[in-house]
Amino acid sequence: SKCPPTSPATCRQNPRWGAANTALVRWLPAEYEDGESEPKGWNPERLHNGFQLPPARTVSREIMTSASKWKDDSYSQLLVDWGQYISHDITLTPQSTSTDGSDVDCLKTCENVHPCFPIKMNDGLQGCMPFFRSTSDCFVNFQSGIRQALQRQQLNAMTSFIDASAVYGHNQKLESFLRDLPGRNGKLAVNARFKDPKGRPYLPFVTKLPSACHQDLQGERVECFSAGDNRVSEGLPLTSLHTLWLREHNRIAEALKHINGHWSPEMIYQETRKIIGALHQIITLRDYAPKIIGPESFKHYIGPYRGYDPSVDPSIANVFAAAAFRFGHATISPILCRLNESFQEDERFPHLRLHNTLFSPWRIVKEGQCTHMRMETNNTSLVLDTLKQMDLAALNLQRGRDHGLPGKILAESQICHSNAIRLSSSYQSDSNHSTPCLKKQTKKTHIICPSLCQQTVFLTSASSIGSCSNKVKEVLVDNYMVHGPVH
Ligand code: HEM
Ligand SMILES: [Ca+2]
Repeated sequence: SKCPPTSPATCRQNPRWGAANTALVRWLPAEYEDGESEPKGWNPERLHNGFQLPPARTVSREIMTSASKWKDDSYSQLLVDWGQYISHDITLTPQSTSTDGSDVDCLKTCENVHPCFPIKMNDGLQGCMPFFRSTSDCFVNFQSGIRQALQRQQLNAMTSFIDASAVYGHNQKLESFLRDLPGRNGKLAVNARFKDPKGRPYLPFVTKLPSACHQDLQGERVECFSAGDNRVSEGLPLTSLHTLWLREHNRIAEALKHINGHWSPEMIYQETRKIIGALHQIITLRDYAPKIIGPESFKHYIGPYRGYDPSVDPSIANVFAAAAFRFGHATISPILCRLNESFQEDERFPHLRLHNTLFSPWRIVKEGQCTHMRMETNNTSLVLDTLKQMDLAALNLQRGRDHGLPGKILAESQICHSNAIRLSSSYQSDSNHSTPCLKKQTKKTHIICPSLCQQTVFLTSASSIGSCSNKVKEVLVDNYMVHGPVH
């Protein structure tokens, strides 16, 4: 195509479409408690469809956990990891940092006071899980008495295109920081202190020290890594993928320089970046997406690439970032397997519980293990780490309310058995351990269900492949249930 997504904004009909720091788009109007900006549940006494909204934590504990645990024989852990990685290429919903003009501390308060919307721990645990509301698109000074004319909207801080923005960053400053400009070789900057045992580079550290990452108490400090996306150090598989792309960029840049001796460093960098961006798209659309929605749905709704269409607004949808693509949270394994070269548990570095892998880049540097992963899925891991107060399912629910995602209760038949969208075979393969939604929906509508079943949102929203069937949108708009009252 003449206009690849990484090319200048002038290619698009509207240059703001899909750009970083633009509003997430709505497919349905928001539903706020006050119609404009307050999330449902802001006033816990308030009735919705005749019921009080259950606290997110209750829904998480009572509905979104189950003891089922299954291994997937067809796919590796990489399927999960790619999901997280690529979600970071296309969405980052910024949160109100600290207090945004008021004097409440969202880390401490248990009250709903802007911008805090804490999650009540009504299950024996004291207090609340901190929650910062997502930044609103246009800042409103609540003290001024000026009423917001429009409904509150949230932002996407990433470029909506699959363009390897998680490798290169989405603004000039970060992009320059990540490049090896002094090297004049078109490469990305690498870690100055550490290399792996085979001499391969790691990502550079962040410059603001000390960083917030956990430390190996016995050793020297290992800071958070930096990359095009600042969530890079969140987990070891995610960091590994970022590392892989850093190395791949530098490998390709070197090869291009070799065959094009006359190219400037800028030319090498840009051409390499184009290739890396294209690889991200290919892996996502050719390898990842069909495994998630199933090859039939992919063929039916997406089909072959027919060229770049500048008239399509590729902006990520709110419902996609805040709900649909979070289906991946139901696929996170509670155990991270660390395998040796023969794909057996590594004797020196045994498997780790998930919470020991978060924000711990020291493990990459000191213990290695960038590559070997396998998949074991257990949807109890939705509740990630109760004691450390990181209940991901509750966060997802609360985020949906924060964003005013409209709720709609759906019957089982409408969602999971819909002809329109089928689960991919991997999710269907074992009837005893089918998806959490299939298991649970007989009792209550399962929140994660629409996400699992309707990942097609992902494709309508994220794809840079141009136009996408309107039918898919219709189905989603008709069927979407995000966090309606559970009863
Ligand atoms: C160990 C693995 C993972 C962890 C610890 C994790 C953690 C998180 C956390 C803490 C958030 C922010 C929640 C909030 O406050 O609203 C989040 C957001 C999100 N996650 Fe994950 N996640 C993981 C894996 C995945 C996977 C596998 C996928 C998809 C396949 C995914 C997709 C998303 C999406 C789309 C968002 C919203 C991003 C945004 O717009 O800001 N995550 N995740
Ligand atoms: Ca992007």
